[in-house]
Amino acid sequence: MCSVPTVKRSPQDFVFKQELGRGSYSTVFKAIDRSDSGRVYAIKVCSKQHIIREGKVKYVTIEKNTLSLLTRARHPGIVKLHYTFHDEKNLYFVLDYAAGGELLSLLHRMGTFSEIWSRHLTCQLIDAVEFIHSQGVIHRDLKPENLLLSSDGRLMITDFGTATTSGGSQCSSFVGTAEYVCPELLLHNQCDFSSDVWAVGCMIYQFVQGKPPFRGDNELQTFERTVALDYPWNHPNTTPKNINPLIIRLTRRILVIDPTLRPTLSEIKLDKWFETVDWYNKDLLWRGIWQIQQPVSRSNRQMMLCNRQLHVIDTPLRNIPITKQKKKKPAKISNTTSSIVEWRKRLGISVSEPMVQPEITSNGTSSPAFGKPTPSLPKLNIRNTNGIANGKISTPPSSASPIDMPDNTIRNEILAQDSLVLKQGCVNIFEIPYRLDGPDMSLETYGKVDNELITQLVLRHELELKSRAPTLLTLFKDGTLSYRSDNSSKHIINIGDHNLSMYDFDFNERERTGFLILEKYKVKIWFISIPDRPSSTTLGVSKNDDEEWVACFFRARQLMEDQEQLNDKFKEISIDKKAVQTQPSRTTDLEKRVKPRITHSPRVVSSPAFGSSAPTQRKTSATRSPITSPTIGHSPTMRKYAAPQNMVISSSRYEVLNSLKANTANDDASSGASAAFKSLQKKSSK
Ligand SMILES: Nc1ncnc2c1ncn2[C@@H]1O[C@H](COP(=O)(O)OP(=O)(O)OP(=O)(O)O)[C@@H](O)[C@H]1O
Repeated sequence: MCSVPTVKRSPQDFVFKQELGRGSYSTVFKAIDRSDSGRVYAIKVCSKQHIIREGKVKYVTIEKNTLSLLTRARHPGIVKLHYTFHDEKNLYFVLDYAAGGELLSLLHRMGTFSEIWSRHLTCQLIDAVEFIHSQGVIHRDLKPENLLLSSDGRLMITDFGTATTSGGSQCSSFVGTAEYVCPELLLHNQCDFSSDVWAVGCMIYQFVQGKPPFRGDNELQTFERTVALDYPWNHPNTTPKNINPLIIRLTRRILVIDPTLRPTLSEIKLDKWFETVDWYNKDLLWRGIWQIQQPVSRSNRQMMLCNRQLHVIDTPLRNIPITKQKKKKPAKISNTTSSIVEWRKRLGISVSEPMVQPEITSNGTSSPAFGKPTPSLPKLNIRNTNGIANGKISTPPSSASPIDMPDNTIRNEILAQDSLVLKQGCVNIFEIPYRLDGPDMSLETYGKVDNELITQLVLRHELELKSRAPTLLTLFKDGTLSYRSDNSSKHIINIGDHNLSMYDFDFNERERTGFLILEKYKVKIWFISIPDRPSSTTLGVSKNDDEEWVACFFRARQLMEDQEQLNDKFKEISIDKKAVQTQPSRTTDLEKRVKPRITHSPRVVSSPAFGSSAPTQRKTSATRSPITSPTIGHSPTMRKYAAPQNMVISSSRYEVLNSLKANTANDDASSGASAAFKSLQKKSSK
């Protein structure tokens, strides 16, 4: 096997950004090369100790060798291994960064792919697998989790840890994932190139149906179903009417027990479903899915936009805890259960714990909400049907659903809440056009995020930005982000806007370093940084000062998504009013998350960020940004929002950097990764 270049690199050559994911023997981080004009990579970090302890040396070695081999031949559908290096503790694989995340996440979000996307992705899959096979390699663990997407939605195969070059061999051990494992492996312990073809068949099914064909309650049952070819399309009565019969026919051709009867990839390419595909036109074939038009429902469109454009901290959407679709078990509906109880069950709201309105205090006394008997309607903020971006509340037409709409009082309260300030703080802010020569809005570039350009812009404007006078940045609960300019409030963007991208250039609010960059439609960029020194400016109050901006953005986003989800549920399910009214009131966990505690009193807010130890009285409406009366207190529930697990980007990054710093005193990267692999192999064989 050939080897990838052994470059004298060390972890310090990279800025480690957020964790992209974890495998059984590695953690993958996004990383920016300090020396190579900020090129972005995914670095797979494997702890040597862990690899040895868990007996994974073999897999790491296979992965490195296979990737080296495939990288040399270059193919757009394979994650490229640029080089490897190591230090005392870890091995590092420097890989292409797949900014679009896992295909499986996208599938989960969208439910199913349209036929157009399914075919396009299948074509890329076939082309890439054919290439892998042409190099004598069988992947053996093809599944949607191992298909990543580039920023423009091009498929990239990864995870070669179980690959083999010994075609037609006996498999000494079980490899693969239960739902995609081929029958010949289960029955005869055999696998060859056609085993990957089986997995391709499973994935075609999954693209259009949303789940793999063979799935049991446990692995054993999955295996039983696999060897019995027991999947819905193989039952005459369960063949769906809404799926193109060509797809069903092709899948049936592929999913056969005898591998010798299974079509080869070149035979599959001739199938009628691919009649219109020009397999030789690689440019067309390797267009990202974002460039492929497809008829989509409104909700799918939202998902597409999210995945394409919301690069928070320059990462794919899957890293952002919004509308993460958890698989819900079908709820058991008891006859005696009222629809509201059922609805709550579906939302994961405790049914034994009745709900109350969040407490509204006025003059320090607790009162029933809005001065009238509390209806037990779940406290929802109803988002208007046009989306959250404009921040207005509209009443759905009364004929739209059988739902009892909140009454005026509640609606007013909702409106009031939308102007709540989530965070205010003193920042330097600088707005520039994305491209100085005008925006590039062609369809081709629309879906791409130009990391290099953004890096250049940061470097070019760094001094300019730092020399700007601090200004007050305000984030409202409806997601509106605005700052003060010439005594007026200037709207930047709505955090819930699906066209928003967010980049973090080592933004560290506590240390007052780095940049946070917001970008929309590639037209404008807003650079945000924290002033070098705490300012004594009297710009205004600082709210939620202990919450970092990034976390607050995410919290805002999460709030809106929660509301959106609740609203969707609200629309879906008819509420039994009687049942609602008989429910006594108490706040549930979910409500607390959606609706933080509200106080009406004009609050005194301390502003340590401005160097003032004394509490500062809130300014009058003439001088402060447009805040209406209620403000959000620092309730413990808000902390939950402050750091959703996969958003704690800085802390994980700094942990890594610190641990790397601590461990690299005796760094010996110079001897190269190959030597490290060898010595590891020796150690593990002892
Ligand atoms: N090149 C990449 N770009 C972006 N994300 C990646 C990249 N490589 C891996 N990831 C993310 O990191 C996760 C872990 O990847 P890794 O290759 O370590 O493990 P795995 O293949 O998922 O699992 P296992 O080690 O058990 O086979 C992946 O699931 C993926 O989400």
